[in-house]
Amino acid sequence: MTASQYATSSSWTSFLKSLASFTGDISSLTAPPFILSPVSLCEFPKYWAEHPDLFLQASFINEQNYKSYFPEDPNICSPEMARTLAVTKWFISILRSQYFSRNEAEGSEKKPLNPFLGELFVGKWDNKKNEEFGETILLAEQVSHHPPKTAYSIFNDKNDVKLQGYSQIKASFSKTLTLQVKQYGHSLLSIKDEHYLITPPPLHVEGILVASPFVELEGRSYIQSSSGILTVFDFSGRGYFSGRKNSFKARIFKNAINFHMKKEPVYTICGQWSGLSTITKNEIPNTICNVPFYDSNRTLVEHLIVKPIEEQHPLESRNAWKEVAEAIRLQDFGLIGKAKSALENSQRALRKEEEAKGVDWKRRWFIDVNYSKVNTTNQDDVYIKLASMLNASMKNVPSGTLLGEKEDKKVVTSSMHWRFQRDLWDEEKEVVA
Ligand SMILES: CCC(=O)OC[C@H](C)CC[C@H]1O[C@H]2C[C@H]3[C@@H]4CC=C5C[C@@H](O)CC[C@]5(C)[C@H]4CC[C@]3(C)[C@H]2[C@@H]1C
Repeated sequence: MTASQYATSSSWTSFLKSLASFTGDISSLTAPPFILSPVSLCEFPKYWAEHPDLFLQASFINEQNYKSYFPEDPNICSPEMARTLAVTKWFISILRSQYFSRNEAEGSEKKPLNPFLGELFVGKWDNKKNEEFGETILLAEQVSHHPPKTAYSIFNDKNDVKLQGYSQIKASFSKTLTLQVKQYGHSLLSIKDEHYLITPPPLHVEGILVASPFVELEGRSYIQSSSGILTVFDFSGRGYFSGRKNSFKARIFKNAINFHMKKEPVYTICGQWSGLSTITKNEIPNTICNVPFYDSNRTLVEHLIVKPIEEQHPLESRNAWKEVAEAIRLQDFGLIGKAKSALENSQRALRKEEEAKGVDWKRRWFIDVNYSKVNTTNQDDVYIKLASMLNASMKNVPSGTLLGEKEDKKVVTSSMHWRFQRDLWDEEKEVVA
């Protein structure tokens, strides 16, 4: 069937009617089979590292070689700036994976499977073709089911590169049935002893009315480096000032104060995160103007290696969901419902058991840190240090909310953030990557 046939099908029109009573809990919606993805949301952290070379590039940049990494600007000021440019290029490269890959792989944005509490997703990039890369491991764990929260850790020991974070969303429908999505949570990237706080942007899903949904980014993302350098991304899509879909402008400031004081950035990168972007040097000496910076059409993604299902632990995503995924691939509505309720019933039984024993589900590799209890002058904590450099709120507010902004002023008191515990993985006996 074509998208327009889907759009006029009875299943889609009744689905659209059900959106009128949407309460914010996406899992409460029974979408028709053609819009369901056989992939769980617990797998989405893989999208952070599908360009293994760019994920690691900043770790190869040092005092001796930094000028060779950006020949576009012979006057590049420091290795810290070169590493920030490498991290910025990596961030642009993963946006296509994060927000467009279902369109490419499955024809449109799809509704991912709603992970159960404790669901795990592990995999690796073995980088066999590049000796100096070594192995990159991905661990993801569904640390909360109500509301859904996915924590993740992606690490490469050989080059001492680590990314950890967690993701949560709050969604609502506009009158035109566009799904507005606010992202919560953040990522912390460590490259040897340099650290970056990364905040994901808000987004909206258009095209639901015509059964051909796609993501468009909006608002801001920040990448605050411990070197002081700050990258600010502004996203826009068709209908915004640029008129082109998937547009962005990234401004790289010497430090957050220059950004807050509306000073000139050192560089500006702009274009499309799903295509070509160019870089201009604003600071004197202006050596480069609209020089090609990155082209996401040109670089193939590299999918991570996931063990065959028969070798997976029962909590691993593709093993736990295999019957549902198969039913979705068969587009068998009855089978999907049967397989889904089997999994949901076993989860409900587990919750009841825990309640009877007065115990809570034990998280495997992550702990929930309460930052309202942590001494906020403790600059040893990377998150506190970077959030205060950026002047960002540390409360459970939409990602990238700065102190004093509207969302920060709302009565939100908690500052709970999920953190990876490497020793819990090192002591892991049952699950292998
Ligand atoms: C809710 C009504 C419904 O089912 O409509 C079906 C439509 C397919 C649209 C809704 C779904 O669209 C999906 C897009 C998903 C986001 C894509 C990428 C990311 C980045 C990642 O790092 C964190 C997760 C996030 C934000 C996904 C969250 C879930 C989204 C919005 C799916 C929607 C249910």
